[in-house]
Amino acid sequence: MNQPDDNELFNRLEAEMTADSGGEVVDLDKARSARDQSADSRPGESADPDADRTPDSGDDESEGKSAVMVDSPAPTGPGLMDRIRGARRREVIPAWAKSKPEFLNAIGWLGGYAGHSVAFHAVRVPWYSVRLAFQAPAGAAKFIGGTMRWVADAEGDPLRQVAARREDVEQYLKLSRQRDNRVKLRGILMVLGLILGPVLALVLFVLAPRWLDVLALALLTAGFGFMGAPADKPVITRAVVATEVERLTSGIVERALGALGIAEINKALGKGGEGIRFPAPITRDGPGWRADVDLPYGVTVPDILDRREKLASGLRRPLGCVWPEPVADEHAGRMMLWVGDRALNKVPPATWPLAKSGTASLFKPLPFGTDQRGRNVDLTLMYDNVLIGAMPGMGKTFALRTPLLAAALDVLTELLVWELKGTGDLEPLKKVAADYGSGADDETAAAALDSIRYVYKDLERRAKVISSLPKDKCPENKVTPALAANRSLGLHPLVLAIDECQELFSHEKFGKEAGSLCTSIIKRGRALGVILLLATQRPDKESLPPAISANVGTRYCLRVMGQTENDMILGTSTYKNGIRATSFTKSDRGIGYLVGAADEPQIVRGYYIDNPAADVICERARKARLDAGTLTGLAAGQEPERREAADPLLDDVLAVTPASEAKPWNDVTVDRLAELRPEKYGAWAEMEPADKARQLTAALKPYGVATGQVARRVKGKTVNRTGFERVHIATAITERDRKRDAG
Ligand SMILES: Nc1ncnc2c1ncn2[C@@H]1O[C@H](COP(=O)(O)OP(=O)(O)OP(=O)(O)O)[C@@H](O)[C@H]1O
Repeated sequence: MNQPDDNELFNRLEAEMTADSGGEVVDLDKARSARDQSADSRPGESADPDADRTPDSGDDESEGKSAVMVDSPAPTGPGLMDRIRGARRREVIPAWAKSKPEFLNAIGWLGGYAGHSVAFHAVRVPWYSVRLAFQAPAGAAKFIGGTMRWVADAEGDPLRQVAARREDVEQYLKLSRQRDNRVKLRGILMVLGLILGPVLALVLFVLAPRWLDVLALALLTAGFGFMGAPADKPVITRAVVATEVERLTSGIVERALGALGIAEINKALGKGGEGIRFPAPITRDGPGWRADVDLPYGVTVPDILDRREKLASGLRRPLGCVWPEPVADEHAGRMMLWVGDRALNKVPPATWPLAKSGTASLFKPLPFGTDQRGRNVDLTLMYDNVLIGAMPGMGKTFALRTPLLAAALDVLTELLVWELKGTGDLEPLKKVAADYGSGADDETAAAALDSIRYVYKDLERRAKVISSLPKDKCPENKVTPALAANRSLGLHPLVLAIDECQELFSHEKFGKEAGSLCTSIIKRGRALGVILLLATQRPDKESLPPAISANVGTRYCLRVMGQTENDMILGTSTYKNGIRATSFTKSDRGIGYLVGAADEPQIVRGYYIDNPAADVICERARKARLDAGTLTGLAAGQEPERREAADPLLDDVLAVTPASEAKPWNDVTVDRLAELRPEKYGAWAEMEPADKARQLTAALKPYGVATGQVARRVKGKTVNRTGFERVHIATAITERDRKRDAG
């Protein structure tokens, strides 16, 4: 009998011989190796089921070429052992049980659930008692009726009647005999019960302590009470009402996929199609269901992501419950579909594990948020930089605040915090930061730039310290926890955070310098203990230098509108690969894709820590720093040194003086300045004209700009007032910038 493999071998030999022009002896080895080469050179064909064409097909013959077999006769692919070795091992202990916060969270939830149920029923005990007492007579009647029916063997009555109707004498007699026996036995038992019951009750009443009598009576009443309850009105109601969520089945997934309007899926689901494959069973995974799906040939996960809303409709679940994801290291059609019981944005946010107590170390993972399953997601800040981006109002500042608070709880960390929106969203960190500024004005931008320059300069010092250390102390030429803790070295973690960094990078005056310094800091700072945290709502080339976005290790992207923003924040081609922060909706605040914190991108909901909560945490961090003696800079009451560039006076004077006015008067200039920046120069404008002139003279003096009498003709008369030369201002600015660039 021919096996299929034998047939194939035979066919192949025949094909090879037919292809040979002169019917010569075929060198099988050569033919085989030629065939193998052909197969190798056309790998795509091996996957094609049609490649199994018979070798003697007319086409090949007509072309005079030998048919090339691309599938080997024996089953190919890894053997049993290889498959076993390559198999993915599932975790022995589930992830939630290994993570302390998650475990405590689960225990806490269980305790809370039990406590709520006990309290719920305890409050209702009097009502339950009243109901049971009222229902007890009905229950007792039910009990007596039931007992009588049992004694009389009422349940066998219908059978006996059927036998009688069918005139089946034998069956009828058999059943009657059985009934007589039963009634006799049960009657004896009832009589015994009627005698012993009252005697026992009497004995209990006379001899037992009172509490036992009461307990027995209560149990009897409760028992009869429960029996007497109508079937549709149970005595004890439920303490919690579970939300009913439909179980996810392969049928439901297929139904949803079939509703997407993708031709290949419809073909696969149609008559004669290969169907949708599920490489693993659909299982519960956290508070939801997980389905691993092999999409039909040619369909990729991004195709499904484009239609997430339709998929949610097909699954009959809210959009926030439906999370299709690509699976790293698998083919492009392998999808992990997670369907939550509740929409992610409706689940109450988890408490930050460090909110109430605890300290942090930037060398260790720090809690950043939770994934769809409610599991903690960590960020390790050391040796990394973080970029956060989103549309306005989606949770950037909240996301930036969390790692900053963690850094505040590491007493060794020096914090430099800049919030360039000017709303004070990061104000609590002022208590612990060595430098801090909040504002949308040029002054704050200049101060932030100063801070960047300080960090850049410190990089050089740190690099020198590291290179001077003996190899055994610093084997990898980077800051270690031990080196960071050695205060004399000054290698402690240094965190520079800039919220709304687009304001600085797109600043016409400071932008270029800020961009190039931050690029250097990002490239060189990692090993030297310097960490840059940037948050932006405008991730375009002008607002975020491409060199920065290309070199950041950890990226968190909340909702954005398009592919460009998505890829600017998360990295090139992430959108194409199905990592799409565009799929978040307006109500998905605080939810984003986190890339770089783990091997695979994760959907993370950031912890919700508002300003009052942050204030309490920073108070704790400040106390810890005071105890450790590490409170420095602004937080310790030392005003950070700012360079002249921080004061915009010269630039402002130049801005308000028209180029046509070579020698403006002081008092006129003060009025113009007040119009430009009322918050800064408003008070000057309220002075008398002479005082205004004196004020500006004094303010310009440190810059080497002298003032003097400037004569002008006003209404035919010559008027002399204090003024200055515009060209002197321009010269002073050039000189200042030259000095600053020289360092
Ligand atoms: N993790 C979170 N969970 C729930 N809600 C959040 C979360 N993060 C932020 N939000 C909500 O989103 C709102 C906006 O957050 P945030 O101020 O951080 O946004 P933003 O992107 O910085 O805005 P803007 O661009 O205007 O500065 C917050 O007021 C808060 O209610």
